[in-house]
Amino acid sequence: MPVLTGVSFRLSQGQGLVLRGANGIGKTTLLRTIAGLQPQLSGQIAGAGERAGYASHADGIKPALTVAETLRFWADLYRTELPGDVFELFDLENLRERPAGTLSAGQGRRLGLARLAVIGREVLLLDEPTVSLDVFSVKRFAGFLRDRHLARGGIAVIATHIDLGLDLPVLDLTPHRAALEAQGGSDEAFL
Ligand SMILES: Nc1ncnc2c1ncn2[C@@H]1O[C@H](COP(=O)(O)OP(=O)(O)OP(=O)(O)O)[C@@H](O)[C@H]1O
Repeated sequence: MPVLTGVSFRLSQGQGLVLRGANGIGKTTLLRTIAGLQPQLSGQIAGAGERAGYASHADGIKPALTVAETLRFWADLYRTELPGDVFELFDLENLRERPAGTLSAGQGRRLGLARLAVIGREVLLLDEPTVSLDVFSVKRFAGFLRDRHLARGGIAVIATHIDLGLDLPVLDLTPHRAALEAQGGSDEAFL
């Protein structure tokens, strides 16, 4: 069943794009499709694949591992070097030895987002990355995106309802909505 139709964009190195649209319009679906996690019904997606890192609503954290162990685990998994300043970048210095399962929602989200600095992927696909973050942490994460990712030639597609203050172009998906209701589908998923 089509969710979105006629979506087309191209991003060069150093460029970001914000996806906007009402709940259920298909932002997650589009990001997951670009990431290769589900197939598109038609059309073409080029340049993501192995270059892409996808961050979903979930942080994918193992509760028993400490914050430091979690970051080391991701660095080993992706065969990258752990950036020396990753704890500072995501305000995790005082939480290094804390089991991830004991973190608050916002702390856990900061740890989940720190994965993006570890995996070394050029194309970041971010689904509501600032959920649970306080104002200070949102600014810090926006700084990471601007100074550490986009400024170094990275690409980012970000589904977000809030203003990250990055002055990125916005793609409103509203005109691309497929007529789900007309096909007997619903426009909200409760999974
Ligand atoms: N597993 C599923 N089975 C059936 N329909 C689904 C499934 N997942 C999503 N959908 C439907 O696909 C459409 C797009 O969902 P999607 O999660 O991509 O929207 P979204 O724009 O990310 O929403 P939100 O802003 O609420 O996160 C919705 O109508 C949703 O109900």
